Amino acid sequence: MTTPTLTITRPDDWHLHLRDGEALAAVVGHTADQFARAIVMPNLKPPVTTSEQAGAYRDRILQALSSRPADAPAFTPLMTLYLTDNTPPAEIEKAKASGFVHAVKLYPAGATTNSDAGVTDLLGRCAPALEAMEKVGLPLLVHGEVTDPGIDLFDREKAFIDTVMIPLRKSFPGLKVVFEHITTADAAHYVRDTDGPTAATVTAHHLLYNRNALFVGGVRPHWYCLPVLKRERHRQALVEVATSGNPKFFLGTDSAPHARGLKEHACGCAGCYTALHAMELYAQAFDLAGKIEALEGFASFFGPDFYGLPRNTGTLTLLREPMTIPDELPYGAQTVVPLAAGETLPWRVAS
Ligand SMILES: NC(=O)N[C@@H](CC(=O)O)C(=O)O
Ligand SMILES: [Zn+2]
Ligand SMILES: [Zn+2]
Repeated sequence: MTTPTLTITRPDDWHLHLRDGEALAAVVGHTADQFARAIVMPNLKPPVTTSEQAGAYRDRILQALSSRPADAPAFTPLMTLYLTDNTPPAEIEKAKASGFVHAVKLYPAGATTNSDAGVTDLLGRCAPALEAMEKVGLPLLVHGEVTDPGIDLFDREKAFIDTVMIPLRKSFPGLKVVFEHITTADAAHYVRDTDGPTAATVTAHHLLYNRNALFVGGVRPHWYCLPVLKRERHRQALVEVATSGNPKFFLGTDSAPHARGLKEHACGCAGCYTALHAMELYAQAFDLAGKIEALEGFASFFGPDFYGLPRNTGTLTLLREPMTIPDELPYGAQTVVPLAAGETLPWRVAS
């Protein structure tokens, strides 16, 4: 019998952390091996808040890729700005004019990795920037969790819908909004049912795992990310919308590398490293749902359509052959542990 194969239009990753310096050099090739483009998150230290900084970061990314073989497929980083309480409308106009900044990212202050400079009150502080984004057509990408310590960690996404998303949509009906890395049925159904240009990215790990994965046999820090994995009924709702063919839902890995020692730690960092095996993980999730034919729209069409960019012309082929995930990978002077290290996945990307 011949191996089943699936050839799709080359996909893009609409939510990615590439870090900087030697970490960037260690990880960027994994993404470029599978994706033609990626929306690169701006949560560096210090954050990328201006187009000038975004341009310099873009140059460092391209520099880190320059040692790839000449026949390696092309990769284009799509840059983002980190929204602050003080982002001036003029900076939004500059970003749009740059041609390389494609979105602005909202981190509620204190919500996640490197979010200290984030927004304290979106509608109260950022209205001029949001108005400019709506006008020039620059999407707002949101880390959709409230930060109120009085709200249970598992309820923070739902609370964000009620307190931020609904008022935001009302005040800026024309603003493109991407609800990033959704983790709950509440977010899936909110995006599905809401009016206005609203979309969501869904990670492979939130499609494949529920919160039990954090605790099987002991605490497992490599499954810890934000928003944290939720219970099984939420995972099922994510699978349902992601595989439904609804163009509001598209691929964003949220691959977020942290050095092994900072994950396996008394206060471990949030973030799962999935760039190495992103399409393998998504193929498994879609296949398990009996919807492998829906993978191409989710991975390759709906993202560029939402962002108003052309679809890719190249292809990517997946083979139904086992792929064993390595235990760890080089990460500058340290190592990074890929999600599900040591496990074997049923699909692999053809080289
Ligand atoms: N997802 C995560 O758990 N971590 C991300 C930040 C983010 O996307 O919230 C990171 O930068 O490490
Ligand atoms: Zn986030
Ligand atoms: Zn992220």
